Amino acid sequence: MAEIIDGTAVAAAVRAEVAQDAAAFQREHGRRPALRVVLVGEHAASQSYVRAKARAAGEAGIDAETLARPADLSERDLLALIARLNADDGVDGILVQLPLPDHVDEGAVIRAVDPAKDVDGFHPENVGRLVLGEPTLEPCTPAGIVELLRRTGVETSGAHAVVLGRSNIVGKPLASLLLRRGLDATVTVCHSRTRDLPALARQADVLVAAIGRAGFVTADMVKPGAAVVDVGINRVDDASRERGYRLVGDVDFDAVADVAGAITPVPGGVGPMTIAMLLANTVEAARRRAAV
Ligand SMILES: Nc1nc2c(c(=O)[nH]1)N[C@@H](CN(C=O)c1ccc(C(=O)N[C@@H](CCC(=O)O)C(=O)O)cc1)CN2
Repeated sequence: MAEIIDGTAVAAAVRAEVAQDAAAFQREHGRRPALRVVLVGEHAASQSYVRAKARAAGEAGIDAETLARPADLSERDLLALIARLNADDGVDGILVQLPLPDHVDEGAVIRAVDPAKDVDGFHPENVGRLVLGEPTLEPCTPAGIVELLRRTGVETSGAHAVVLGRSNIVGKPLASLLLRRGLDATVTVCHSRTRDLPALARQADVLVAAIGRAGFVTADMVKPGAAVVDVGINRVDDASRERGYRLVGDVDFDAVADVAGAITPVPGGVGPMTIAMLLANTVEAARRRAAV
């Protein structure tokens, strides 16, 4: 049976460290690091993630405010809001919750955020730095996965890491992080057109599933002893639950746990790390801005 990697516990440790850093920042600069979260529309999951982010930020001593706008907010007005936050010297971090409504060009919004305040690490300038191996604000989910592996002693150096999914939020930046000096993995990124994906997955010492399909990774796709990281958050109807659904990952957890050496659960794995790394990025952005 695999070791279950407790993302909630690791995230709590990261959040406690961030709270200390935020308190030190306040002592040194006479103000708290400030985060502004922009939420457009009423996407239920996004509302819940944004609430969790604001609560966690407040608990860490970060001045957090959510700016909720209606789903019919025009792209022009959203860009104007971002311009206002960019110009506000008291704001250190800006996050626009994704997905955005269809009428808004996500790329234009991401490019509009000042790279120095881009605590999501999605701006092309920050992505470029990440690929080059330069210090930057790193996207929260990939950074959280790397932190989870590091703090639970999963060896990446020389390991074959297979990432399932090539999204801009997870797959691509995670591949860049795992390739970095210090992590030194050999990385394969698989996607919907990959030939014989199960055969590649079976070669993985570290297998990361980020494709958004419930139970996609089955036990026969996992090398015995591998570390399996499940990024998927899929809602499955479940009348026995109060909210009418339960969350499952991209990995068939029970079967894969019999084969893997270590595995992250859903919920309680990567998700809490995403929020913890957002807090860390906010304090980091505040420090960098105060230093220039
Ligand atoms: N601007 C951004 N938008 C989105 C991001 C992002 O990093 N930046 N990532 C995802 C969603 N996400 C953060 O926003 C996120 C997803 C899940 C969790 C989480 O803690 N999940 C819990 C379960 C929560 C529940 O019960 O519903 C878990 O896995 O234990 C946090 C953040 C898309 N959008």
